[in-house]
Amino acid sequence: MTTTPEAIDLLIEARWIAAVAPDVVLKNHAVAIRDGRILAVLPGSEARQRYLPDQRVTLEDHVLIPGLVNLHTHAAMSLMRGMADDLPLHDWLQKRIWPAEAAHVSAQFVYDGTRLACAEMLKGGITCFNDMYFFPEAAATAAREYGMRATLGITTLEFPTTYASDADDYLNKGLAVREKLLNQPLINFCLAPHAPYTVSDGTFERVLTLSEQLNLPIHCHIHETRQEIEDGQRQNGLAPLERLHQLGLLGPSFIGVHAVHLSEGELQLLAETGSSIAHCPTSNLKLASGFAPVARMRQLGINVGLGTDGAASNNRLDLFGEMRLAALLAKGSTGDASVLPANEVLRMATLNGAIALGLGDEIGSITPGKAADLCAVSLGAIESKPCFDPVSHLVHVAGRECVTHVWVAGKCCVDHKTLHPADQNDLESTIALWQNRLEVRWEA
Ligand SMILES: CSC[C@H]1O[C@@H](n2cnc3c(O)ncnc32)[C@H](O)[C@@H]1O
Ligand SMILES: [Zn+2]
Repeated sequence: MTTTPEAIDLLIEARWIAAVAPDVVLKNHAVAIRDGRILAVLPGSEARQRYLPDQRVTLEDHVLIPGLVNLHTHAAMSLMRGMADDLPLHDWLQKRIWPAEAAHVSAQFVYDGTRLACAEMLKGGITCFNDMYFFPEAAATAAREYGMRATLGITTLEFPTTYASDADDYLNKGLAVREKLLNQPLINFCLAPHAPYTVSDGTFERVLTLSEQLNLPIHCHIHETRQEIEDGQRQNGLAPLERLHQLGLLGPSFIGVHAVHLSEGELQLLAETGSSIAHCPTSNLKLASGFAPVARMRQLGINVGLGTDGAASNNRLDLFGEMRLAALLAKGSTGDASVLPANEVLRMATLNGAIALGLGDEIGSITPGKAADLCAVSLGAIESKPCFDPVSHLVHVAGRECVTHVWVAGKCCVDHKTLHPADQNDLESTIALWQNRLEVRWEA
Protein backbone atom coordinates (compact mmCIF):
# COMPACT_ATOMS: atom_id res chain seq x y z
CA MET A 1 0.00 0.00 0.00
CA THR A 2 1.37 3.45 -0.88
CA THR A 3 0.50 6.52 1.19
CA THR A 4 0.76 10.15 0.10
CA PRO A 5 3.86 11.79 1.55
CA GLU A 6 3.17 14.44 4.20
CA ALA A 7 4.26 18.01 3.45
CA ILE A 8 6.81 19.41 5.90
CA ASP A 9 9.11 22.43 5.93
CA LEU A 10 12.47 20.77 6.47
CA LEU A 11 14.00 17.31 6.66
CA ILE A 12 17.47 17.05 8.16
CA GLU A 13 19.22 13.72 7.69
CA ALA A 14 22.35 13.12 9.73
CA ARG A 15 24.91 10.39 10.19
CA TRP A 16 24.33 10.67 13.94
CA ILE A 17 21.69 12.35 16.07
CA ALA A 18 22.52 12.87 19.76
CA ALA A 19 19.01 13.51 21.06
CA VAL A 20 19.93 14.18 24.76
CA ALA A 21 16.37 13.22 25.80
CA PRO A 22 16.15 10.32 25.42
CA ASP A 23 19.89 9.92 26.01
CA VAL A 24 20.57 8.05 22.76
CA VAL A 25 22.71 8.38 19.65
CA LEU A 26 20.75 7.43 16.55
CA LYS A 27 22.61 6.44 13.39
CA ASN A 28 21.41 7.49 9.92
CA HIS A 29 18.25 9.09 11.24
CA ALA A 30 16.34 12.21 10.24
CA VAL A 31 14.50 15.05 11.96
CA ALA A 32 11.24 16.20 10.35
CA ILE A 33 10.35 19.84 11.05
CA ARG A 34 7.12 21.74 10.53
CA ASP A 35 6.15 25.21 11.75
CA GLY A 36 9.42 25.51 13.68
CA ARG A 37 8.83 22.32 15.69
CA ILE A 38 10.24 18.83 15.65
CA LEU A 39 7.55 16.62 14.16
CA ALA A 40 9.39 13.30 14.24
CA VAL A 41 12.77 11.65 14.65
CA LEU A 42 12.96 8.51 12.55
CA PRO A 43 15.26 6.38 10.36
CA GLY A 44 16.35 8.28 7.24
CA SER A 45 14.98 5.64 4.86
CA GLU A 46 11.51 5.87 6.45
CA ALA A 47 11.63 9.68 6.49
CA ARG A 48 12.30 9.82 2.76
CA GLN A 49 9.12 7.82 2.08
CA ARG A 50 6.92 9.48 4.64
CA TYR A 51 7.67 13.16 4.07
CA LEU A 52 7.73 15.65 1.25
CA PRO A 53 9.96 18.44 2.56
CA ASP A 54 10.18 21.96 1.16
CA GLN A 55 13.87 21.78 2.00
CA ARG A 56 16.21 18.86 2.60
CA VAL A 57 19.60 18.99 4.34
CA THR A 58 21.90 15.99 4.31
CA LEU A 59 24.67 15.90 6.90
CA GLU A 60 26.87 13.03 5.80
CA ASP A 61 29.59 13.17 8.43
CA HIS A 62 27.87 15.20 11.11
CA VAL A 63 26.34 14.75 14.49
CA LEU A 64 23.12 16.73 14.98
CA ILE A 65 22.65 17.99 18.54
CA PRO A 66 20.20 20.29 20.31
CA GLY A 67 21.18 23.95 20.09
CA LEU A 68 23.49 24.83 22.98
CA VAL A 69 22.10 26.91 25.85
CA ASN A 70 24.44 29.52 27.34
CA LEU A 71 23.11 29.71 30.89
CA HIS A 72 25.02 32.83 31.88
CA THR A 73 26.48 35.68 29.89
CA HIS A 74 26.72 39.46 29.65
CA ALA A 75 26.42 39.50 25.86
CA ALA A 76 27.25 43.15 25.18
CA MET A 77 30.53 42.82 27.08
CA SER A 78 31.90 41.20 23.91
CA LEU A 79 32.95 44.78 23.04
CA MET A 80 35.30 44.62 26.07
CA ARG A 81 36.96 41.34 25.07
CA GLY A 82 40.56 41.24 26.29
CA MET A 83 40.37 44.74 27.74
CA ALA A 84 41.17 43.82 31.34
CA ASP A 85 43.11 40.56 31.60
CA ASP A 86 45.14 39.17 34.49
CA LEU A 87 43.15 40.62 37.37
CA PRO A 88 41.13 39.01 40.17
CA LEU A 89 37.37 39.62 40.12
CA HIS A 90 37.09 42.55 42.50
CA ASP A 91 39.95 44.58 40.94
CA TRP A 92 38.69 43.62 37.51
CA LEU A 93 35.20 44.94 38.30
CA GLN A 94 36.06 47.98 40.40
CA LYS A 95 39.19 49.26 38.66
CA ARG A 96 38.47 48.40 35.03
CA ILE A 97 35.01 47.16 34.12
CA TRP A 98 32.70 49.37 36.13
CA PRO A 99 34.60 52.56 35.15
CA ALA A 100 34.50 51.50 31.49
CA GLU A 101 30.79 50.74 31.75
CA ALA A 102 30.18 54.14 33.38
CA ALA A 103 31.99 55.82 30.48
CA HIS A 104 30.57 53.85 27.55
CA VAL A 105 27.46 51.76 28.18
CA SER A 106 24.37 53.02 26.35
CA ALA A 107 21.52 51.42 24.41
CA GLN A 108 23.70 51.63 21.26
CA PHE A 109 26.62 49.92 23.04
CA VAL A 110 24.34 47.08 24.17
CA TYR A 111 22.78 46.70 20.73
CA ASP A 112 26.16 46.56 18.96
CA GLY A 113 27.83 44.40 21.61
CA THR A 114 24.94 41.95 21.65
CA ARG A 115 25.04 41.69 17.85
CA LEU A 116 28.70 40.76 18.08
CA ALA A 117 27.91 38.23 20.80
CA CYS A 118 25.01 36.73 18.82
CA ALA A 119 27.24 36.32 15.77
CA GLU A 120 29.90 34.56 17.82
CA MET A 121 27.48 32.39 19.77
CA LEU A 122 25.42 31.29 16.76
CA LYS A 123 28.53 30.37 14.77
CA GLY A 124 29.54 28.24 17.75
CA GLY A 125 26.23 26.37 17.97
CA ILE A 126 24.62 28.40 20.78
CA THR A 127 20.94 29.00 20.05
CA CYS A 128 19.81 30.44 23.39
CA PHE A 129 21.50 32.69 25.91
CA ASN A 130 20.59 33.88 29.38
CA ASP A 131 21.73 37.49 29.58
CA MET A 132 22.41 39.79 32.52
CA TYR A 133 23.11 43.32 31.35
CA PHE A 134 21.83 46.86 30.99
CA PHE A 135 19.36 48.12 28.30
CA PRO A 136 17.63 44.75 27.69
CA GLU A 137 15.44 46.21 24.94
CA ALA A 138 18.55 46.87 22.87
CA ALA A 139 19.74 43.30 23.53
CA ALA A 140 16.33 41.99 22.44
CA THR A 141 16.53 43.92 19.16
CA ALA A 142 19.96 42.42 18.43
CA ALA A 143 18.85 38.86 19.29
CA ARG A 144 15.75 39.20 17.12
CA GLU A 145 17.81 40.42 14.16
CA TYR A 146 19.89 37.25 14.35
CA GLY A 147 16.86 35.03 15.01
CA MET A 148 18.36 33.91 18.30
CA ARG A 149 16.47 32.80 21.41
CA ALA A 150 17.26 34.80 24.53
CA THR A 151 16.25 35.07 28.15
CA LEU A 152 16.94 38.66 29.11
CA GLY A 153 17.69 39.75 32.64
CA ILE A 154 15.55 42.28 34.46
CA THR A 155 18.76 43.45 36.06
CA THR A 156 19.10 45.09 39.47
CA LEU A 157 21.87 46.85 41.36
CA GLU A 158 21.68 49.34 44.22
CA PHE A 159 24.00 51.91 42.63
CA PRO A 160 23.27 54.20 39.69
CA THR A 161 24.63 53.51 36.22
CA THR A 162 24.05 54.96 32.78
CA TYR A 163 20.97 52.70 32.61
CA ALA A 164 19.12 53.34 35.89
CA SER A 165 19.26 55.35 39.09
CA ASP A 166 18.40 52.86 41.84
CA ALA A 167 17.16 49.31 42.39
CA ASP A 168 13.49 50.16 41.77
CA ASP A 169 14.35 52.09 38.63
CA TYR A 170 16.25 49.05 37.24
CA LEU A 171 13.32 46.75 38.04
CA ASN A 172 10.68 49.11 36.67
CA LYS A 173 12.60 49.62 33.43
CA GLY A 174 13.11 45.87 32.99
CA LEU A 175 9.45 45.13 33.70
CA ALA A 176 8.35 47.72 31.16
CA VAL A 177 10.52 46.09 28.47
CA ARG A 178 9.10 42.68 29.34
CA GLU A 179 5.54 44.02 28.96
CA LYS A 180 6.44 45.53 25.61
CA LEU A 181 7.98 42.29 24.26
CA LEU A 182 5.47 39.78 25.64
CA ASN A 183 4.45 38.73 22.13
CA GLN A 184 8.02 37.93 20.98
CA PRO A 185 8.18 34.13 20.73
CA LEU A 186 11.97 33.82 21.09
CA ILE A 187 12.40 36.37 23.88
CA ASN A 188 11.90 35.46 27.53
CA PHE A 189 12.79 37.27 30.72
CA CYS A 190 14.25 36.47 34.11
CA LEU A 191 14.98 38.54 37.18
CA ALA A 192 18.68 39.28 37.46
CA PRO A 193 19.79 40.78 40.78
CA HIS A 194 23.53 41.18 40.20
CA ALA A 195 24.98 39.66 43.41
CA PRO A 196 24.50 39.60 47.19
CA TYR A 197 27.26 42.24 47.56
CA THR A 198 25.47 44.74 45.29
CA VAL A 199 21.80 44.08 46.15
CA SER A 200 20.01 44.80 49.46
CA ASP A 201 17.62 42.54 51.35
CA GLY A 202 14.69 44.81 50.46
CA THR A 203 15.47 44.54 46.74
CA PHE A 204 15.85 40.75 46.96
CA GLU A 205 12.41 40.65 48.61
CA ARG A 206 10.90 42.62 45.71
CA VAL A 207 12.69 40.33 43.23
CA LEU A 208 11.19 37.27 44.93
CA THR A 209 7.69 38.73 44.86
CA LEU A 210 8.02 39.53 41.16
CA SER A 211 9.40 36.07 40.43
CA GLU A 212 6.38 34.47 42.13
CA GLN A 213 3.84 36.83 40.54
CA LEU A 214 5.21 36.58 37.00
CA ASN A 215 6.64 33.05 37.15
CA LEU A 216 10.14 34.20 36.20
CA PRO A 217 13.49 32.58 37.07
CA ILE A 218 15.95 34.48 39.27
CA HIS A 219 19.52 34.66 37.97
CA CYS A 220 22.21 35.89 40.41
CA HIS A 221 26.03 35.68 40.82
CA ILE A 222 26.72 33.77 44.03
CA HIS A 223 29.81 32.62 45.96
CA GLU A 224 32.13 33.50 43.10
CA THR A 225 35.13 34.34 45.32
CA ARG A 226 36.28 33.67 48.87
CA GLN A 227 36.37 37.44 49.43
CA GLU A 228 32.64 37.72 48.64
CA ILE A 229 31.87 35.14 51.33
CA GLU A 230 34.19 36.67 53.96
CA ASP A 231 32.81 40.18 53.30
CA GLY A 232 29.24 38.88 53.46
CA GLN A 233 29.90 37.09 56.73
CA ARG A 234 31.44 40.23 58.23
CA GLN A 235 28.65 42.54 57.05
CA ASN A 236 25.60 40.35 57.57
CA GLY A 237 26.75 37.70 60.02
CA LEU A 238 26.04 34.96 57.54
CA ALA A 239 27.31 33.65 54.19
CA PRO A 240 25.64 35.13 51.08
CA LEU A 241 23.98 31.84 50.08
CA GLU A 242 22.46 31.41 53.56
CA ARG A 243 21.30 35.04 53.41
CA LEU A 244 19.51 34.40 50.11
CA HIS A 245 17.99 31.23 51.59
CA GLN A 246 16.68 33.12 54.62
CA LEU A 247 15.15 35.66 52.25
CA GLY A 248 13.38 32.77 50.47
CA LEU A 249 15.17 33.04 47.12
CA LEU A 250 16.50 29.51 46.76
CA GLY A 251 14.18 27.11 44.94
CA PRO A 252 13.48 25.68 41.47
CA SER A 253 13.33 29.21 40.01
CA PHE A 254 16.79 30.12 41.31
CA ILE A 255 19.88 30.02 39.06
CA GLY A 256 23.06 30.57 41.07
CA VAL A 257 25.91 31.69 38.83
CA HIS A 258 29.43 30.39 39.63
CA ALA A 259 28.89 28.77 43.07
CA VAL A 260 32.64 28.18 43.28
CA HIS A 261 33.08 28.10 47.05
CA LEU A 262 30.49 25.97 48.86
CA SER A 263 30.52 23.93 52.04
CA GLU A 264 28.92 20.48 52.09
CA GLY A 265 25.97 22.02 53.96
CA GLU A 266 25.54 24.68 51.27
CA LEU A 267 25.64 22.01 48.56
CA GLN A 268 22.91 20.10 50.41
CA LEU A 269 20.89 23.32 50.65
CA LEU A 270 21.09 23.86 46.88
CA ALA A 271 20.00 20.25 46.33
CA GLU A 272 17.13 20.35 48.86
CA THR A 273 15.73 23.59 47.45
CA GLY A 274 15.92 22.38 43.82
CA SER A 275 18.10 25.34 42.81
CA SER A 276 20.11 25.32 39.56
CA ILE A 277 23.72 26.33 39.02
CA ALA A 278 25.31 28.03 36.00
CA HIS A 279 28.86 26.65 35.89
CA CYS A 280 31.30 29.04 34.16
CA PRO A 281 34.65 27.25 34.38
CA THR A 282 36.77 29.44 32.08
CA SER A 283 35.75 32.71 33.72
CA ASN A 284 36.31 31.20 37.18
CA LEU A 285 39.83 30.05 36.25
CA LYS A 286 40.81 33.20 34.36
CA LEU A 287 39.79 35.47 37.26
CA ALA A 288 41.55 32.99 39.57
CA SER A 289 38.31 32.56 41.56
CA GLY A 290 38.71 28.77 41.67
CA PHE A 291 36.39 26.10 40.30
CA ALA A 292 32.96 24.85 41.30
CA PRO A 293 32.51 21.38 42.86
CA VAL A 294 30.46 20.17 39.92
CA ALA A 295 31.01 16.44 40.41
CA ARG A 296 29.56 16.68 43.94
CA MET A 297 26.71 18.89 42.69
CA ARG A 298 25.75 16.26 40.14
CA GLN A 299 26.07 13.49 42.74
CA LEU A 300 23.54 15.40 44.87
CA GLY A 301 21.20 15.80 41.90
CA ILE A 302 21.67 19.57 41.53
CA ASN A 303 20.75 20.78 38.04
CA VAL A 304 23.96 22.24 36.56
CA GLY A 305 24.06 24.09 33.23
CA LEU A 306 27.00 25.74 31.50
CA GLY A 307 27.71 29.43 30.95
CA THR A 308 30.45 31.40 29.31
CA ASP A 309 30.08 34.54 31.47
CA GLY A 310 30.93 37.68 29.49
CA ALA A 311 33.69 37.98 26.90
CA ALA A 312 35.50 40.44 29.16
CA SER A 313 36.31 37.64 31.61
CA ASN A 314 36.36 34.51 29.42
CA ASN A 315 37.35 35.82 26.64
CA ARG A 316 35.29 33.59 24.32
CA LEU A 317 31.59 32.82 24.11
CA ASP A 318 32.32 29.19 23.30
CA LEU A 319 30.34 26.40 24.93
CA PHE A 320 32.43 23.70 23.23
CA GLY A 321 35.39 25.09 25.19
CA GLU A 322 33.31 25.16 28.39
CA MET A 323 32.15 21.55 27.86
CA ARG A 324 35.70 20.27 27.53
CA LEU A 325 36.99 22.31 30.44
CA ALA A 326 34.07 21.28 32.68
CA ALA A 327 34.75 17.60 31.98
CA LEU A 328 38.52 17.87 32.54
CA LEU A 329 38.22 19.99 35.69
CA ALA A 330 35.72 17.60 37.28
CA LYS A 331 37.94 14.60 36.57
CA GLY A 332 41.20 16.27 37.55
CA SER A 333 39.89 17.86 40.74
CA THR A 334 38.26 14.67 42.07
CA GLY A 335 40.89 12.21 40.88
CA ASP A 336 38.01 10.18 39.46
CA ALA A 337 38.09 9.70 35.69
CA SER A 338 34.52 8.39 35.67
CA VAL A 339 32.88 11.68 36.70
CA LEU A 340 31.18 13.89 34.11
CA PRO A 341 31.12 11.52 31.15
CA ALA A 342 30.53 13.18 27.79
CA ASN A 343 26.79 12.50 27.64
CA GLU A 344 26.34 14.29 30.96
CA VAL A 345 28.41 17.26 29.81
CA LEU A 346 26.34 17.56 26.62
CA ARG A 347 23.22 17.48 28.77
CA MET A 348 24.63 20.29 30.92
CA ALA A 349 25.19 22.43 27.80
CA THR A 350 21.65 21.80 26.50
CA LEU A 351 18.78 20.36 28.52
CA ASN A 352 20.02 21.35 31.99
CA GLY A 353 20.33 24.97 30.87
CA ALA A 354 16.85 24.81 29.35
CA ILE A 355 15.40 23.36 32.57
CA ALA A 356 17.03 26.10 34.67
CA LEU A 357 15.38 28.71 32.45
CA GLY A 358 11.98 27.04 32.75
CA LEU A 359 12.21 26.06 29.07
CA GLY A 360 12.72 22.32 29.58
CA ASP A 361 9.53 21.47 27.66
CA GLU A 362 10.43 23.78 24.80
CA ILE A 363 14.15 23.32 23.99
CA GLY A 364 17.27 21.41 25.08
CA SER A 365 16.73 18.07 23.35
CA ILE A 366 15.79 16.63 19.97
CA THR A 367 12.38 15.46 21.05
CA PRO A 368 9.16 15.54 18.99
CA GLY A 369 7.01 18.51 19.99
CA LYS A 370 9.93 20.73 21.01
CA ALA A 371 11.13 23.75 19.06
CA ALA A 372 13.62 22.87 16.33
CA ASP A 373 16.69 24.52 17.88
CA LEU A 374 19.46 22.42 16.35
CA CYS A 375 23.18 22.43 15.69
CA ALA A 376 25.12 20.33 13.16
CA VAL A 377 28.72 19.49 14.01
CA SER A 378 31.00 18.06 11.33
CA LEU A 379 33.20 15.20 12.45
CA GLY A 380 34.55 14.63 8.95
CA ALA A 381 37.91 16.37 9.27
CA ILE A 382 41.05 14.30 9.60
CA GLU A 383 41.61 15.52 13.14
CA SER A 384 38.25 14.04 14.16
CA LYS A 385 39.03 10.55 12.86
CA PRO A 386 38.42 7.82 13.79
CA CYS A 387 35.14 8.32 15.59
CA PHE A 388 33.93 5.52 17.86
CA ASP A 389 31.62 7.72 19.92
CA PRO A 390 30.33 11.02 18.49
CA VAL A 391 29.27 12.35 21.92
CA SER A 392 32.77 11.81 23.28
CA HIS A 393 34.06 13.66 20.20
CA LEU A 394 31.72 16.61 20.86
CA VAL A 395 33.32 17.17 24.25
CA HIS A 396 36.91 16.04 23.77
CA VAL A 397 37.71 16.41 20.05
CA ALA A 398 35.44 18.84 18.22
CA GLY A 399 35.50 22.61 18.69
CA ARG A 400 33.12 25.37 17.72
CA GLU A 401 34.90 25.58 14.34
CA CYS A 402 33.24 22.23 13.50
CA VAL A 403 29.73 23.76 13.66
CA THR A 404 28.35 24.01 10.11
CA HIS A 405 24.58 24.61 10.48
CA VAL A 406 22.39 26.09 13.18
CA TRP A 407 18.60 26.40 13.30
CA VAL A 408 16.47 28.27 15.81
CA ALA A 409 12.77 27.34 15.80
CA GLY A 410 13.37 25.65 12.44
CA LYS A 411 14.86 28.76 10.87
CA CYS A 412 18.38 28.51 9.50
CA CYS A 413 20.73 30.99 11.25
CA VAL A 414 24.05 29.45 10.16
CA ASP A 415 24.37 27.73 6.80
CA HIS A 416 27.68 26.07 5.85
CA LYS A 417 29.40 28.16 8.59
CA THR A 418 27.91 31.42 7.22
CA LEU A 419 25.65 33.57 9.35
CA HIS A 420 22.17 34.64 8.27
CA PRO A 421 21.76 37.57 7.89
CA ALA A 422 25.30 37.91 6.60
CA ASP A 423 25.78 41.57 7.54
CA GLN A 424 29.33 41.06 8.76
CA ASN A 425 30.69 44.19 7.04
CA ASP A 426 28.48 46.57 8.96
CA LEU A 427 29.18 44.70 12.18
CA GLU A 428 32.93 44.75 11.74
CA SER A 429 33.10 48.49 11.08
CA THR A 430 30.84 49.14 14.07
CA ILE A 431 33.14 47.11 16.33
CA ALA A 432 36.14 49.05 15.06
CA LEU A 433 34.43 52.29 16.08
CA TRP A 434 33.79 50.93 19.58
CA GLN A 435 37.36 49.75 19.86
CA ASN A 436 38.56 53.29 19.17
CA ARG A 437 36.30 54.68 21.85
CA LEU A 438 37.21 52.04 24.41
CA GLU A 439 40.93 52.28 23.76
CA VAL A 440 41.90 54.09 26.93
CA ARG A 441 45.34 53.84 28.47
CA TRP A 442 44.89 52.30 31.89
CA GLU A 443 47.48 53.00 34.52
CA ALA A 444 49.27 49.93 35.74
C1 LIG B 1 24.00 44.37 36.38
S1 LIG B 1 24.59 44.05 34.80
C2 LIG B 1 25.84 42.86 35.09
C3 LIG B 1 27.04 43.41 35.77
O1 LIG B 1 27.84 42.29 36.09
C4 LIG B 1 29.18 42.58 35.82
N1 LIG B 1 29.90 41.32 35.71
C5 LIG B 1 30.38 40.72 34.61
N2 LIG B 1 30.97 39.56 34.92
C6 LIG B 1 30.85 39.41 36.26
C7 LIG B 1 31.25 38.42 37.17
O2 LIG B 1 31.89 37.33 36.79
N3 LIG B 1 30.97 38.60 38.47
C8 LIG B 1 30.33 39.70 38.89
N4 LIG B 1 29.93 40.69 38.06
C9 LIG B 1 30.19 40.54 36.77
C10 LIG B 1 29.10 43.41 34.57
O3 LIG B 1 30.27 44.10 34.34
C11 LIG B 1 27.91 44.30 34.88
O4 LIG B 1 28.29 45.43 35.59
ZN1 LIG C 1 28.64 37.02 35.18
